[in-house]
Amino acid sequence: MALAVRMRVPCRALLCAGAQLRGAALGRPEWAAGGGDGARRFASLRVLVEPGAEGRVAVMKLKNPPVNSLSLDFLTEFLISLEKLENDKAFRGVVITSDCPNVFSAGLDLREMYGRNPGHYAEYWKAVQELWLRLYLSNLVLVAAINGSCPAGGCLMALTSDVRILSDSPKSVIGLNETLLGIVAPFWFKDTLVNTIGHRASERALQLGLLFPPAEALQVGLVDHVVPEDQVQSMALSVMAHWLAIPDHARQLTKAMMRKATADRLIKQREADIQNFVSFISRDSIQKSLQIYLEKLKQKKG
Ligand SMILES: CCCCCCCCCCC/C=C/C(=O)SCCNC(=O)CCNC(=O)[C@H](O)C(C)(C)COP(=O)(O)OP(=O)(O)OC[C@H]1O[C@@H](n2cnc3c(N)ncnc32)[C@H](O)[C@@H]1OP(=O)(O)O
Repeated sequence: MALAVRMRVPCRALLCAGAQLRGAALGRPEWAAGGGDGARRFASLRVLVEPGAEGRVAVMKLKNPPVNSLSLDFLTEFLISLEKLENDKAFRGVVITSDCPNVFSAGLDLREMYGRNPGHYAEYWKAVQELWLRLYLSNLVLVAAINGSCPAGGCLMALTSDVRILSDSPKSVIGLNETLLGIVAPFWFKDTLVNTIGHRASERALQLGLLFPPAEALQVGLVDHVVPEDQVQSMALSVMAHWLAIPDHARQLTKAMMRKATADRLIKQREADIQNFVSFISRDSIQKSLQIYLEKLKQKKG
């Protein structure tokens, strides 16, 4: 318990308070409770939270169409939902999945990193850091049910989970592809990957910006299971049951023991990391790369 308190992420309350203010300022309702068990089922515009069959598990569905890009609004809503679940002792595990067909998450929202001002970049990056810290250090069992494409920030999000299940579909590629955009994965993205697949495989994957198809993702250890698309959710719940068979306190302390040093590296230099991001992303050459990449994405359609 003492460890759990020590590990609380600084500024979380401030970020969430800010998010609520921003939501209120936009004049939309923050939360809509629904169903007979309204206290446990809640939704924001972009994140749907449903209790799983047994009640101890919640299913968080990302619904920021078309591609679940991690916009600032999405991140703030996601963080509020996660905090609600962390604070509700009834929940011990969360399955994170996508409500958008064929895409788990397209990663960071490129529109938040292109053509904005330094203040916006700083606010956005703080929210991205917060997402990673809150997920990586979560006391809950997190299972990522990856039912579609999962590049860059989407992959980072999945990597924070305790287990990853990937759908066996040609669209379900996963990896940190930042270099393909002409940008660089920050050290804490890299650390999370190294902790999962090891140093050599990470070096290759990061430099080449590899997006692994299912069989290769399984082979390199980026995901733990590959199953047909219609079995992703049931597999996630079955794996969850296995993890929930372990006493929480022992599992949580073990998870903290494995992850705390990695998280502390960022916690100790959060502000410097924000400044690095702002100056990197503001460079003309980086803005140009992002512009070209965004144009390529648009041209893909035509
Ligand atoms: C010195 C060191 C200092 C380090 C400092 C830090 C440096 C910065 C680090 C930043 C780390 C970045 C992490 C990221 O996550 S960047 C985002 C990477 N994401 C991608 O590359 C994915 C791009 N998207 C796709 O490949 C496809 O969209 C996808 C396969 C996901 C889905 O394909 P589909 O065909 O279904 O959909 P479309 O491509 O037609 O897309 C639909 C619309 O959505 C827009 N879109 C797609 N992805 C994004 C995105 N990530 N952000 C914003 N918008 C996105 C796309 O343009 C389409 O829009 P329109 O309908 O308007 O055309």
